[in-house]
Amino acid sequence: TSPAPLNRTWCPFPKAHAPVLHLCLFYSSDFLFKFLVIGSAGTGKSCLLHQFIESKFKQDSNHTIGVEFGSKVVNVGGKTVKLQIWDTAGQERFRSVTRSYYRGAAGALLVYDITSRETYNALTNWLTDARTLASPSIVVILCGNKKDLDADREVTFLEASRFAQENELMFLETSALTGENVEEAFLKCARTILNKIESGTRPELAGDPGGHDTAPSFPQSVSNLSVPARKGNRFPVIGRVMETDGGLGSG
Ligand SMILES: Nc1nc2c(ncn2[C@@H]2O[C@H](COP(=O)(O)OP(=O)(O)OP(=O)(O)O)[C@@H](O)[C@H]2O)c(=O)[nH]1
Repeated sequence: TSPAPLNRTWCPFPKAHAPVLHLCLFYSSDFLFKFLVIGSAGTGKSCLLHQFIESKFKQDSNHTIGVEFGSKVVNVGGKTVKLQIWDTAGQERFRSVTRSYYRGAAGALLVYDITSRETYNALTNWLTDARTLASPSIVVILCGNKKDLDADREVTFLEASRFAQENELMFLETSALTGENVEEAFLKCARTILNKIESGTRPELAGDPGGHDTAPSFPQSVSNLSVPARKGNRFPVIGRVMETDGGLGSG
């Protein structure tokens, strides 16, 4: 079933002030990174995003239809970074739709379920898609989710960390249920992207204006960004982004 559009906003300030404060936060952001959350159906992608944005577990999570969107402003090494996060459906029937959202992503959470070997076995395909469709230099963190279900584990920490090493991925085991390592996963990925941009080793991560996404109400020029938000070089249609910014919605 299609989830109803969610009207949830991450904001540390009173609700009435949220639009203005979000605008201020956006304007004060040093960077804007597009992130993907990818992996097989049922691995907990939506719950991870929800836990990251709302700091609580999403009860009664349904299969994602197409993609859902969330955003959050974080502090990374003293820099303000706005993360635009696209949570993609893991079901095969949505693969062609979700693939159209990959382009221009700077980072990705590649999620499997530690209690399901099947989801682990599918990782190579998801990774190939990310590196082919987003960017060969996309920064990927492997997340072995449902860490709280250790008794039902089918994939060991060691074998997943070897896979991560062989494929040049960062790796964490997470639990969207308890929140363990969830924020760390997003921040670790953002920190690595920032380091690469600042050290000049991956300058291409610092902007891919040619990317696109097909989400309604997200203008092409601002939607797939790992772009430094420079003063005097603002994106032309910030207002439209802000209307849907800071919360979760379907696309
Ligand atoms: N125990 C436990 N259950 C989890 C965790 N994360 C998600 N779940 C459960 O796993 C199921 C699937 O979670 P979703 O977040 O909807 O999975 P998804 O990867 O977004 O699925 P698709 O949208 O179909 O791709 C739900 O029943 C969640 O309650 C976790 O960390 N621990």
